[in-house]
This record gives sequence, structure tokens and C-alpha cells, in this order.
Amino acid sequence: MQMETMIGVIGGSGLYDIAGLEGASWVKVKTPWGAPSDQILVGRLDGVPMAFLPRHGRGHRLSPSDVPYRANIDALKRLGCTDVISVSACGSLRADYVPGDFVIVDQFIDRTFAREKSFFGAGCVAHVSVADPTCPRLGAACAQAISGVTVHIGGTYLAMEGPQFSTRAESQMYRAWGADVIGMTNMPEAKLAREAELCYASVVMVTDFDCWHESHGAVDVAQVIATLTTNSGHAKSMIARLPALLGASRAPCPHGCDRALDHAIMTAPTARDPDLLAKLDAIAGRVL
Ligand SMILES: CSC[C@H]1O[C@H](OP(=O)(O)O)[C@H](O)[C@@H]1O
Ligand SMILES: Nc1ncnc2[nH]cnc12
Repeated sequence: MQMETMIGVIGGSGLYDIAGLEGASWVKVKTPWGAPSDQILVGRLDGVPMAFLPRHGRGHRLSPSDVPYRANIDALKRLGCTDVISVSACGSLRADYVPGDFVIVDQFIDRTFAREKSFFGAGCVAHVSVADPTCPRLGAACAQAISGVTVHIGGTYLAMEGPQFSTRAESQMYRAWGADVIGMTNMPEAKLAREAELCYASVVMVTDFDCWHESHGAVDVAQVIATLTTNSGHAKSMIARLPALLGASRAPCPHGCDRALDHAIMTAPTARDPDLLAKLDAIAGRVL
């Protein structure tokens, strides 16, 4: 069964707007989980519908802990998105991932603790698999869409709570754990995208070496912004190329992202909370 592709893009630090969408307008989307980070820019690129949401809001109003992750994912799903590309800044935890490089993240270590992490809970309990938390098909398309810059395919993203950057001891520990890059925002975003049965790819731009590297000073915002200013054009070019690569219609995801809830809900139909079920209309309506 073919369905229409709609690409959702969540823009991180340094990416608050995109140009070139045909018929573009900023739309306010209401969700049962509160307001998304901002209005969502909706239009078409190469005939493919696209929705762009600045994760921290225009003007970067929201800190990583305050981003309304559930509302953001619900809003994109509600608009009809099938595929979500997350674009973020990150620190590098490896000598060979240098500022300016892009990484297609495929694993996460979730160290966040002050965020709502699931759409499900009392009255409708569900457990989805996040063993492979990103969509390989979508990640490959992103890699293909990036040009003019080094792209590393695969990497483990350590999601920290923030907003402070890591201590040197933490940074060394995350390296010892095998994490490749560090950021503050991809969790619970990736987990929620899986619950929402959305294909999700995370594209991160390395902006600094965090604080572990002996020959680089500790990270500060000025460094991050300087690298982002030089590199956000590559992210925008990637977004512009994606519709042609993904196409206007798509088959079911070969990795099953769009069927993640098939066997996930534990709560017996008779024990489900009607209020929670109503909130889950967009996220889980397919299986409820
Ligand atoms: C300005 S550095 C810290 C900030 O940048 C990253 O944001 P995003 O992932 O949305 O690009 C990082 O996770 C922090 O939120
Ligand atoms: N070093 C770092 N730690 C956490 N988040 C980041 N975002 C960009 N650089 C970062």
C-alpha cells in the first residue's frame, strides 16, 4: 500500500526557519499535550508536503528541558508527517569527528531525567522497541542529501539533561561508554517519534569537542554559534534535496517504524482510560 510522503523537519540550534517552501505559511497546531515549541511552517518542496518546526522556538526561547517534545511530535503526526528529520548541534566525543562534520546518528544513550518520555501511561500502557531507534532508510536518504562536508554514517548520541555543558569527568566517562557525540535534545524526541510510528532520522552537526580534548578548551556558546553560522547552509541544502530523494509517495517502512505499535499496547481494552485514549487520537488511533 502506497501513501503520501510528508516530511517533518525539527530544526535545532541555529536553524529556526527554512526558505523555498511553496505556498508556505506558519500554522498554529493544537495538541492534547500542550502547545508545540512554535507555529509550524507548512508548504511544499518539489511537490512533496513539508512541515518545519524550530525545536527551541523562533528566537531560541526554550531550553532543552523545556522543549515540549510530546506536543512537537504529536503536532507533526497530526499534520500528516510520515518522516521526521531531526537536525541538531552536538559536541564531539572523538578525535576524528571534528567541528563542521555531520553525523547520521543511529544509537542513543538517554541520560535525560526531567522530561515527559512517553505518550502512554496509566490507563493505556505501551512498550515499543527502541533497539534501533532511528530509521535506516531515512538516515541513508539524509546522508545522500548532504554534500560539501564530511558525513559519518552511524554514531551514538549521549543525550544529557543540561542546560550546563558536561563536567570534564562526565565527558571522559561518556567517551569510555562509547558515545560519539553529545547533545541535549534528541531524547525523548526519538523515543516519542517511535511511539508515534514516525520514521525518524537524526542529523547532527559537530560544533565543538565538548571539554575532554587536551588541546581544545572547554566548549562555550560562542564556539557553537561560530561553527553553526558556517555550517547551517549545509543543513539547509540537505533539507532542500530530501523531497526529490524520498519521493511523493512511499511504501510501508521496510524497517517497521510505521507499525511500531502493532504489539505494544498492554492494557486490556476494558481497562483503558477513555480520557487518555482521546489524547492518543493522532499518535495511536491506527491501533486503538
Ligand atoms: C547552543 S549549544 C546547546 C544546545 O544546542 C543543541 O541544541 P539542538 O540539539 O536543539 O541543536 C544542544 O542540544 C543544546 O540544546
Ligand atoms: N558539547 C556539547 N554538549 C552538549 N550539547 C551540545 N550542543 C553542542 N555542543 C554541545
